[in-house]
Amino acid sequence: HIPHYPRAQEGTCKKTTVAILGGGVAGITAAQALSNASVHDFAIIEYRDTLGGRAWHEPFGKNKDGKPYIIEMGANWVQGLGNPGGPQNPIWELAQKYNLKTHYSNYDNVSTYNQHGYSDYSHLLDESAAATDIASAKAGEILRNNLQDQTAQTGLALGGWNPKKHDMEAQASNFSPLESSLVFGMASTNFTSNTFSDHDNFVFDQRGFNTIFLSEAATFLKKDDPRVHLNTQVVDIAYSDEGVTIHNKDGSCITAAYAVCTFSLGVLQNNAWKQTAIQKFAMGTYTKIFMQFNETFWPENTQYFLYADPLQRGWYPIFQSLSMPEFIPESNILFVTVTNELAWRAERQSDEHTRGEIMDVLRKMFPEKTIPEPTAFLYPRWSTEPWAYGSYSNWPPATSLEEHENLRANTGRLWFAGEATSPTYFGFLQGAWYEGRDAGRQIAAIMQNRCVHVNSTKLRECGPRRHYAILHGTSPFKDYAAVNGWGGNSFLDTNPE
Ligand SMILES: Cc1cc2nc3c(=O)[nH]c(=O)nc-3n(C[C@H](O)[C@H](O)[C@H](O)COP(=O)(O)OP(=O)(O)OC[C@H]3O[C@@H](n4cnc5c(N)ncnc54)[C@H](O)[C@@H]3O)c2cc1C
Repeated sequence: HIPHYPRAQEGTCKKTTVAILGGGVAGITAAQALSNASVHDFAIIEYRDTLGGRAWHEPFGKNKDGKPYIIEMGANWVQGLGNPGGPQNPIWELAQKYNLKTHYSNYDNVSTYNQHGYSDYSHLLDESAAATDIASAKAGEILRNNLQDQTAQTGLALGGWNPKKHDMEAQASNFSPLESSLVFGMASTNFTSNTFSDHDNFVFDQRGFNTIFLSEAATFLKKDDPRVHLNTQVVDIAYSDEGVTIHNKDGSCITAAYAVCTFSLGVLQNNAWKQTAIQKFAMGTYTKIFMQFNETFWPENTQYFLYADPLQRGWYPIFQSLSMPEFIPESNILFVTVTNELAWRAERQSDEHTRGEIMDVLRKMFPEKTIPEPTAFLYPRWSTEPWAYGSYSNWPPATSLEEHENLRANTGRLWFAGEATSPTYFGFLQGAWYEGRDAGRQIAAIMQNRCVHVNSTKLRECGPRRHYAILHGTSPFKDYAAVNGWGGNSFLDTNPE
């Protein structure tokens, strides 16, 4: 399946001990772990012109002095901070270390709208939240007793949330993806909000979110470090039990004793490298569409605006204001988020078409206002970006921990790390952070003939990762252990209330 590119002979390839494929958060923590274990001979190969990966920002619009603002195309929240005395989210620790500008994201500060303007259906948000709690308890029961997984939708329905197809305000009040695994979706939410905390902070730092990752990288990489190869696209990876050879689009190649591939699940699905487990998991898309206006015509002290479209669930459903006093006051920036089908649709459309649809919605939400056209308009096309092919991974129903371990397992000397390989924090920056660190540590330990602690647990592991040749329908409770990357307990809640 691999297109033909000019190829160097293997003998002429550059040699390194560990090749780190991708310089996102996982690539950076893999390199840091190797450095900490005194493995300094590594190469980071990165498609883009910067490190940071999906922590990606762009200049947008302009302020009073004509200078652009910085907006986040990708990761935008530190999700789960850390309770006093409890474990701290490593991303929150970095945010504090580098004084990242963030503010508490108050999901209760929401106003609700439909096609006729303001309409208070906030009680539906409370009802849906109550059903989610019941669904979460059901998910725990399924996991503990090795029962069959269900969809998120089934879990919500069993919790009492079963909106009629024509009740669009109710449809808008729960915007979670319904066709995902109940057990693993709930476990992931619980790991982040129970282990760390149920507070999320929104990031609006004008250096960009990735400043914390670039600053951390600068603690062990030199300026213009020759080990970092930017603007280099990997097109082929050949692996065996002896080593790994990487071919790049520009015709260059690298041979390494070991490699860690941190490419997104979307990139893996678009290549022929390791298809068994990869196709089982799903890549979701989360697209933020940014608009700047010459005035803030929406209520100034509201963070979130929910819109219930009369015809289609998920039609430009959540608007967020950056113009609030606590964020970037007077920026007059508003953004709206679409996901999956509606995101893919918007990403296929021209800017003009999408802008027209959004303006139509805003005019319905605020019928009493004369709404001007935006002065700036920008959105990423995550589903077609060749270095990401989507936003972050998701577990469809009927996936098992064993199958996920196969996604995570090394094939020969090629290891995998990144957001998607974390069974506990997939979809989050902390997932990428832990997984990169773990792969770097494990590879260093194997090279140095020693064992190492698995992620945050006290368990020691020696040698390569487990691979399941025979997949069972569900996984017994005892398998939810560090050996399968399950570092911790999704049932513990450190939140005070
Ligand atoms: C829109 C969006 C919103 C999000 N919101 C949040 C949030 O609010 N909070 C949160 O915690 N997480 C959020 N996430 C998830 C978070 O961004 C990711 O979990 C994390 O950044 C993934 O890091 P990674 O290192 O695993 O992968 P990546 O960041 O994708 O790193 C992989 C690197 O590999 C490079 N690469 C890919 N293909 C090739 C190739 N062929 N050759 C060379 N290099 C290649 C890429 O350029 C990239 O730099 C969001 C993600 C998106 C997209």
